[in-house]
Amino acid sequence: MKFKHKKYKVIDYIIISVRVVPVTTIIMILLKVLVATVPSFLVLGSSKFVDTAIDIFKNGQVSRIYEPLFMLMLLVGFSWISAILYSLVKIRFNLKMNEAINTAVVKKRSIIAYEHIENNDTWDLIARVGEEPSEQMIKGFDNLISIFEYIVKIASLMLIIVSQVWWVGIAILIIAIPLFMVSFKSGKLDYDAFSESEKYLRRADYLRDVISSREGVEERALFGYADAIDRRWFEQFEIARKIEYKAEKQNFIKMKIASSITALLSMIIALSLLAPVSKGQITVGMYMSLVTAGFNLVQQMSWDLSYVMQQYSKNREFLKDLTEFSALKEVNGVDLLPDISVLEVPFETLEFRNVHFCYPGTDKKILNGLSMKLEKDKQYAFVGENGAGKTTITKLLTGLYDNYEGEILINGVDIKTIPQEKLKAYFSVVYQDFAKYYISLKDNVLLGGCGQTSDKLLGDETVKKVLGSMEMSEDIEILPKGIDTPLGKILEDGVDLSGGQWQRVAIARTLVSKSPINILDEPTAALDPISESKVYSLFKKVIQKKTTILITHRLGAARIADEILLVHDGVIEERGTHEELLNKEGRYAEMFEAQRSWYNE
Ligand SMILES: Nc1ncnc2c1ncn2[C@@H]1O[C@H](COP(=O)(O)OP(=O)(O)OP(=O)(O)O)[C@@H](O)[C@H]1O
Repeated sequence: MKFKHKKYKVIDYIIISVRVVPVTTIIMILLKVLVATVPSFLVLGSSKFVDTAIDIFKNGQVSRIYEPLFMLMLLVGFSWISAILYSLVKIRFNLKMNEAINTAVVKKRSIIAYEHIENNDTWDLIARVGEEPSEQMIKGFDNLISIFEYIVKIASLMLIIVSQVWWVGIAILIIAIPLFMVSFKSGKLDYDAFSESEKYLRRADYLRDVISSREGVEERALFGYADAIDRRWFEQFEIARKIEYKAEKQNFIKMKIASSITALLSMIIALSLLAPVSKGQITVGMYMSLVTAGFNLVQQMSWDLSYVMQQYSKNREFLKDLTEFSALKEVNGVDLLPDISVLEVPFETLEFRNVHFCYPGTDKKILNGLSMKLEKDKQYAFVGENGAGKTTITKLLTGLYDNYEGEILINGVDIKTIPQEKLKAYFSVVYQDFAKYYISLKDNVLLGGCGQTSDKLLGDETVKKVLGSMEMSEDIEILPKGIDTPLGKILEDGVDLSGGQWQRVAIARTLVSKSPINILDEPTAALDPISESKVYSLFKKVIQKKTTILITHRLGAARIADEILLVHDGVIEERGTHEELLNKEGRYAEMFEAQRSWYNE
């Protein structure tokens, strides 16, 4: 199943359910409708039973009670069996819905354009929808068919009441209308409060992770910031709690007032019905049944129905989110494995032609007419001040953003015309905040070759070879299970690596990839300059036949590149070998001198 880009309406809870589990959904709806008519039959049945009993009292012939008694038992039995049947069918329904809806949401999340991931508002929306999508969908469905059930129940009971004493029916209707409105409004307020508090709860969750995560354990101990973060966590949590409490309190007061009025009025109706009984307009049995039915109606309208109506407003708000979520821009092929068939034509050149770029929703030009051409098998270092746009260049050329002006060409072909799965076959990337996967060392490395390397090549030998080329052979030897050792402390027998080792593993991932262009965006930031240069030299030796884009602030490390490109004010301001740029005595030379002076003093 796939979420269509459309405006979702409440009826879609049923349409989607019918699409996912057609027979089960129809059985559930039929059962609900049938069970909903039982109370009306019970009114008629119990009225007949009471009247027959009174008559037997006066005139004898006890056997006359069997028929109404049998009818009552039949009705009760039917409700009972239907409820069991419904619960059984519901289990299958829930399982199927969980599978279909969660998969559809995960699928959509995986192909959402990167700009939405980096945008706070859309990320909030994605998080909200992604939280418990199938539960929301099931709740919406349950609620909607509960509303049908109540409508059938109330309409049939109302029919009986109106047919006996018409004005009682009208009075009940008049009471119900304002109550409906209160319920609707409360539901909407509830959802708004939930959305608002969710923002604070997300921040609180993040702070909780800071206090409890393994990553921060050393700094936590050293800086002793746990108390301060704890206070902040409490502040965020308190704001969220107060928002929810306020909404709950308001709703509670409104609902209580509304239902007290209703209860009072229903008592008055019960008293008013005494007159038609005394005049012989309705039988005693009918009076008792009507009073019971009236109380039932009030109960359902003041509690049950108002509750489902309140939920209904919440369900509608979820559908608004779902509508926005389904409208989020998708990138076709982004969830597919890299298609290496594109590499049958060997990579030759990568070119930026007069590229201008602002991040969506901003007007600050990050790239301002940037042009450059990179060639195969060469190593390029990109340097420049913080925020100069180095990482942005890599985001554009890997297709994460396509709202730029100008052209980016691979082998002379505009990358906007290259399908995502083919485009990503060109690149292998290690970012500054590269991922640490708490799986085996071997799998950590092999993730870099998904879909790109044949099974035969993805053996233990390949893993050992690439780790060896990153000078990690000795590290492997001391691991209890060699390359099969699980990494990270969260797994049983897991072994944690040092920062530098993790970085080497991340770089090794790129080595099993067949992609002709490697992008290393400051992946060695945690290493000292000497180790960093060493890792890069090793890397350079291993990837002779690949083009490398290395982003670094360490100009010492940049020296290993064939060419250095200095990014400034959204353009390539200087370009050349280390020596050429030093001789130029421009910005690069100035930056290099500034860094060198630190080491010389
Ligand atoms: N998603 C985004 N939305 C808006 N602005 C962004 C976004 N990502 C980055 N920027 C801005 O774009 C500019 C360039 O960022 P970029 O990360 O490319 O710089 P950089 O040269 O790699 O910096 P550094 O050396 O600090 O890593 C910065 O001003 C940054 O704040």
